[in-house]
Amino acid sequence: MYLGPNAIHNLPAVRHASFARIIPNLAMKLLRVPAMMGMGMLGLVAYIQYQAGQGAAYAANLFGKATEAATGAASGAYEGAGGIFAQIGNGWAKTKDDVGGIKVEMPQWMKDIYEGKTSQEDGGSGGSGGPNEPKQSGSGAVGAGAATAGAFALDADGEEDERSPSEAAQDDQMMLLTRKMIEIRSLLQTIGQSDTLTLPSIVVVGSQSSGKSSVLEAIVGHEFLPKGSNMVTRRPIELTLVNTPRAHAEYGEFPALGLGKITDFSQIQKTLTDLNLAVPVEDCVSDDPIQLKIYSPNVPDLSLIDLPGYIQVEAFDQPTELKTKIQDLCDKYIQPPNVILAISAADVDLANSTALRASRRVDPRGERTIGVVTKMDLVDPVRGAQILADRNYPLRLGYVGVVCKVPRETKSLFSKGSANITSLITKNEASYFNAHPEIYGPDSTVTVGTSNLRKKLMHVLEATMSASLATTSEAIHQELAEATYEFKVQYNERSLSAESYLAESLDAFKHAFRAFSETFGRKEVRDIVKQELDQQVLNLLAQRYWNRPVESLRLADEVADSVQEQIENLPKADPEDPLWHLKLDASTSTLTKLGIGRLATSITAQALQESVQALIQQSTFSSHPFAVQTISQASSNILKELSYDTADELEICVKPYKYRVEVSPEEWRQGRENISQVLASELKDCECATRAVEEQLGGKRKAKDVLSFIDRVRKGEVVLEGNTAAGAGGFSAALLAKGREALFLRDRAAILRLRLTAIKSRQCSHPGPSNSNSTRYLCPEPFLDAVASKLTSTADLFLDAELLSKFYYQFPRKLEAEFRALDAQTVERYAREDPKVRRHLDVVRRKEMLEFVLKEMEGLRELERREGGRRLRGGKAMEREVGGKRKGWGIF
Ligand SMILES: Nc1nc2c(ncn2[C@@H]2O[C@H](COP(=O)(O)OP(=O)(O)OP(=O)(O)O)[C@@H](O)[C@H]2O)c(=O)[nH]1
Repeated sequence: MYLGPNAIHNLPAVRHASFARIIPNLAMKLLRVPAMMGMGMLGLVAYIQYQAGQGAAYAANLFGKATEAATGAASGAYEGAGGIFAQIGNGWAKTKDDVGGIKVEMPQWMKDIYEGKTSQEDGGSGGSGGPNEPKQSGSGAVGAGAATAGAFALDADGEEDERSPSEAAQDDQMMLLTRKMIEIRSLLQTIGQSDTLTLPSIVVVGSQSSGKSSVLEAIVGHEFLPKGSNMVTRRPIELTLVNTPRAHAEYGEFPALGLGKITDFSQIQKTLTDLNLAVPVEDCVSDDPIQLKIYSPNVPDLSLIDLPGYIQVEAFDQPTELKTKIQDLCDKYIQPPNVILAISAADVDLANSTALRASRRVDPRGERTIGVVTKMDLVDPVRGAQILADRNYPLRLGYVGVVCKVPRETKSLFSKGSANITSLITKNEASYFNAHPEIYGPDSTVTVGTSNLRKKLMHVLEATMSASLATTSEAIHQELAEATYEFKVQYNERSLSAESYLAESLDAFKHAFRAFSETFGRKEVRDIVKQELDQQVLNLLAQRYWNRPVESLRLADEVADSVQEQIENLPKADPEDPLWHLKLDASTSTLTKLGIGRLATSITAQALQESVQALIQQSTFSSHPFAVQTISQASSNILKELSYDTADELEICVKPYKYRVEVSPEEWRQGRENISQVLASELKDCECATRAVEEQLGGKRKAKDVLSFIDRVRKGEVVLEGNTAAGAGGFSAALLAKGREALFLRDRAAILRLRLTAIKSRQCSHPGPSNSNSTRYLCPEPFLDAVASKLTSTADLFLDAELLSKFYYQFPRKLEAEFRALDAQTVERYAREDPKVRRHLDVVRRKEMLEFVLKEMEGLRELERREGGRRLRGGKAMEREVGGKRKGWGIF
């Protein structure tokens, strides 16, 4: 239904009340305009005359006796309205008396106003009209009508606000400064939580179920906050609203979680719920804030902090210290310069409002608190207006009454999680306030409506942030000086970024790798392959020639002796004996067919991998698990890839040796020399091991006893009966086992000495006739060593060409590609793994960030100085509009 201001006046009850209402309303309007408070009585009278003509002269007369005016109003035909006006009138009378010389404690902001020190916001938003605006068109009543209508989304004409949420939000974007300052606030947050290094935010406090979430959701236009009876808000939620005028999409982001854009608000709600419920019940609440940014064309630029609701008493299943913990947490946030949004429900006596009590403790003069009274629909309108006009705790930023509940029946029309509910709430609110025009109608002095609240929040935040600019700049200057000093003294002004650190580390590593590649070539491959084959030769000799077994205590002595005899008699053996032919041919064949390709390739690849590992440990990468993993993986992948083909091809190359091997005298000489060294070193190891076992047996003497017992058993001098698992001959099973080990080593050493003597003898000095190489049967060691050398020469040549050179080419390139492909976040994470680098980066970043923020702030302050004037003019223009068509409410 259309309800213009005239229509309201035509209602019978209102008609009777109209004259009585005009006068106190005018008086109140004048008093509500802070800018006007500084003018003298003459000015006031002139203004009243200007505003209301003849009638206003009468009003001015009455204004001198405000109590009378109020009483007159109270006796008006419309009782409810009169009651309110009487109350308001009384409130004013007291204030005026104060000004008139009676000493009354008055908040500083009020004193300032009386002394004519109007704050910047007073000029722009101080109600409709003022002494500076003598030529303002339209009557005060119309202005007031516009203000009240605007409060519940009606035009001055009484038409419903048909602006879309985004248009409304854009209209609300009068203060670009706020946006900039919120950006700076976020930047400062990234520098670190310092009390001085922050710009103010709006902190939402209230008892449980007072309607905090509903208010925030009405501002955002979406249900997104955790709901439930189980104390679901356990952590502060730092909510940054970002107006995106040209975008359609509305979405949220949790910057610290990296979940990306979340367009489904029910998903945001779920994430918030999960994050909150992750706080253990025994901790009750946590002061670790959750940061959430909401981008939408329908939200104003705001920075808000939602806190856990105050509780009166702990429930039986809640920890006893919960109440205090919540209070402490809220106290931490409601400190200056933050603005307090104290939420109280209309159906609870304001005197009992925990939010207002808390705010009064930290803001006794009511200078930075906005009182929000929710659930206005639950109280009688007269009572509602009385609550909003509360004078027990006067607030400079005033009280706003709201109805934020989304009607159940319309709510279901909106699909949960995506649809915007702003207009739903606004319409519901408008229909409620419209239904009580006599209280919330054009002439009302109280401020109501969510859209009004949004606007107020923007203005207040901007003003508070502007006021903090100077002190925050000062703090930043100081922090910057400290950061610059630290940068100079500790880091010698060496700049560093995560990217440059990675690039430097990679360069250094590649450099070290190049140096390594020059030291690890064919010769080194030859050494490691030959060493491996030496071991293989020793094993073959042990298996086929030196195999005197001592495993069993009961071994038939004849067998042992025949083996011993054979090897002892080898130098005198017949080179044509098929036994020795068979032994040597089998040994040679085992050596050439043991898979040289795979063996040589894998031990070379393994050596390369180990070298890379060593290089990593010597590099700056060593303290970065991620880099260690990446580099190791890269090298192992390349080596694996190259090894497949190399091993097969090398196997083909050594194929000829599998059929026939001829050894030249020079090769024989080298083989003889080398195997002598190998045997000598093996003998040394053997003697060393024997000593160690003797020690374990309890010294030489004890060892001798054990060994002689085993010898006697072997020779049959002692016959063992039954199970010897528990020991025999007075020796434990463990001692006997050790004794067998010592015996094996003793026998092996004896054979090694024997063979060394044989190899060094003249008999083994020459390979024999070139067509038969017959010496080889009597001296298999030099021959097998010569074969191993031939295999090694082929392998090192091939591995150098196929494995080493390809690896040296591919590996650095692969690293370059891998590290270049990393995204900025990973590079950052990587660099910060090293505590030293992290500290250096922090200092550099802090310094750069502070410099940037400072520059931005200087720009802002300049803009703010210019804007200040413009806004003043803009404010006046707005007021003129109010007198005409658009709404313009008394924000402060
Ligand atoms: N009638 C009416 N009910 C409201 C209004 N605002 C909120 N409510 C209801 O009041 C109850 C509590 O509202 P919330 O917004 O969840 O209150 P809260 O302070 O966030 O609650 P906690 O998160 O538990 O601390 C809900 O059932 C809302 O629907 C209102 O303006 N009018």
